[in-house]
Amino acid sequence: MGNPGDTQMKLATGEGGYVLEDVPHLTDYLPDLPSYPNPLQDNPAYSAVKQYFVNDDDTVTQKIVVHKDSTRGVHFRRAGPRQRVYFESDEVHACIVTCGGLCPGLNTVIREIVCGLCHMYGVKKILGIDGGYRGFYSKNTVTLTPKVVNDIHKRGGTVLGTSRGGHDTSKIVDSIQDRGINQVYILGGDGTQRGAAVIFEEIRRRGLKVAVAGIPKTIDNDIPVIDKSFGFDTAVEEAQRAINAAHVESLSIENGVGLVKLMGRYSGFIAMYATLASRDVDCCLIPESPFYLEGSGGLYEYIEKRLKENGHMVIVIAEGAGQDLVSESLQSMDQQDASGNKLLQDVGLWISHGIKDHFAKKKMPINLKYIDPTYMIRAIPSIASDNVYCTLLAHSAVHGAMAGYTGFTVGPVNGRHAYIPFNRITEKQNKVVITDRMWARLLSSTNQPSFLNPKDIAEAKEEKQPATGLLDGENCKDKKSNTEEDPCMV
Ligand SMILES: Nc1ncnc2c1ncn2[C@@H]1O[C@H](COP(=O)(O)OP(=O)(O)OP(=O)(O)O)[C@@H](O)[C@H]1O
Ligand SMILES: O=P(O)(O)OC[C@H]1O[C@](O)(CO)[C@@H](O)[C@@H]1O
Ligand SMILES: [Mg+2]
Repeated sequence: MGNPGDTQMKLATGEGGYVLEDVPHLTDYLPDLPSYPNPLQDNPAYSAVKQYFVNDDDTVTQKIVVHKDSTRGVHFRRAGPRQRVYFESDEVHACIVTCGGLCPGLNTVIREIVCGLCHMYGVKKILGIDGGYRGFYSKNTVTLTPKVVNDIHKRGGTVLGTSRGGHDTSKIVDSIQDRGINQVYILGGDGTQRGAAVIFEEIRRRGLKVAVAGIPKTIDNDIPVIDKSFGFDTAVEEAQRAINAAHVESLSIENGVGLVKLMGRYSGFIAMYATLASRDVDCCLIPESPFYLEGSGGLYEYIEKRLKENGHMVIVIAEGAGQDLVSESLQSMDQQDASGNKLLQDVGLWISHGIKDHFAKKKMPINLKYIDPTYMIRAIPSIASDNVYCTLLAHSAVHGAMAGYTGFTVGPVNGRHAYIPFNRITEKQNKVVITDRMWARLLSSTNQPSFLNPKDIAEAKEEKQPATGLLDGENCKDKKSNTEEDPCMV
C-alpha cells in the first residue's frame, strides 16, 4: 500500500504569511487541455444566482481565531463552480466507489453526485463500482442514473456495497483506463483517502485525463481539517435512543446500572457528544481519557457512590476506551482487520463482567443492563441536516472535478467548502482533547472523576493538539510528531 505522505505539496505564498495549500489541476501535467464555458450558466435553476461562479482566487482560511499580530496562515482553495470547465458534458464518464465501514449519508452522497453531474452538467455516463476498491478489478459495475438513485437516500448503508482490504493500485488504474473512466469519486475514511491519493499519483504518472475526487467519510468524526464528517450527527442522534433505554431500565430497578457501548475506535467524539446531549449519563469513558477500576478515585468507587446517592446510573463507553486494561486482563494477542486496522476487544462485555463481579464480591446487589447499539447507529439513513450536508459535499466534489481539479478531498473548513490536499486529511487524526473545554463541560455535566492525577494533567497539557471547527480547541493529533499548534478557545 502506498504512502501518500510522500506527495509533494502544491504551495503558494502571499503577503502577511499567507500560505495556499493548493490541490493539483489536470493542467499541471496536461498543459494543453482545452477549457469550455460552464454549462451551468444556461441552466434555468442556477442562472439567476448572483455571482454564482466562484472566483478562481477565492480561498478559505484554516484559522479564524486570530490576534492583532497573527500571520494570515494556511488557506485552502474554495470549492464551487468555475466559469470554465475542463470536460465537455458528453465526454464525461464518471464512477463512484464506497469503501471502509458504513456511515449514514453514503447513499445521499451517491445520489447527489449522480443528480449533480446529470442535472447541473448534463453528464449521462456514470458507473457505480461494486463492493469497494476491489470491485474495480473483481466485480461488476452498475449504471447509475437519477432514476436509479432517486430513493436511495431513504435507506441506510451503501447501494454500491463496501469492503476493507484489497488495494492493488495498478490494477485499479488499469480498470479506470480500460473502461475509459475520466472522473473518479471516492467515498471513504482515512484508509480510503490514502488509497485515493496513490490512485491519483498513478494516474498522474500515466498522464491520464482523469480527475480524482475524495469525499471523506467517518462515523467517528476523526478526520482533521474539516469541520465535521457527514453522518456524525445522525449517529449521535440515534445513540440517544440507546442511552434513553439504559436510563429507563436503570431507573426501574434497585441499584440499576445502564451501560451503553458506542463506536469510536481511537476517538471518543460520538460518546462525548451523545453524553453531552443526553444529560442522563453519569460517566463517559473514551479512548483519549485513561481510567482505572479499583481503589480510591477509580470507576468502581464512583459507581458505588452514585448508586448510594441516586439508586441508579448510566455509563457510556466508547469501543476504544480502556483497551490497555482489557488486553492486560485477557492477555490477548493483537489482531487486525483486512485493512490493517486493529481489532478491538469488546470492552463493553468485559467491563460489564468486571462491574458485576466487583459488586458481587462486595455483597452489594446491583442490576446491570448492557446495551450495544454499535451497528444500529451507523446502519440507518441520515437525518435531514446530514442529507443537506451530503448534498453540498457531493456538489462541491462535482464542481471541482468538472473544473479540472484532481487529487483533492472536499469538506467544510470553518463553514466554507474547500478543496483540501489528500495528505492534509490522512496525516493526522482528530482526537478529543481532554484538556479542552468541551471535555471539561462533559466532566461537569456527568460529575464523574477525571481519573487523572496532577502528573497526568501536566502530560495531557503538554500533548495538547490542534483544532477543527467542531470543538473549542484544536484537536488534531499528528500521528507522527504530536506537534502543537496554537490553541483557539471559545
Ligand atoms: N495505506 C493505504 N494505501 C492504499 N490503500 C489503502 C490504505 N489503507 C486502506 N486502503 C484502502 O482503503 C480501503 C478502506 O480502508 P479502511 O478499511 O481502513 O477504511 P476507512 O476508509 O479508513 O474507513 P473507516 O472510517 O471505516 O475506517 C481498504 O479496503 C483499502 O483498499
Ligand atoms: O466492524 P467494522 O465494519 O470493521 O467497523 C468497525 C469500525 O469502523 C468504525 O466505525 C470507523 O473506523 C470504527 O469506529 C469501528 O471500530
Ligand atoms: Mg479508518
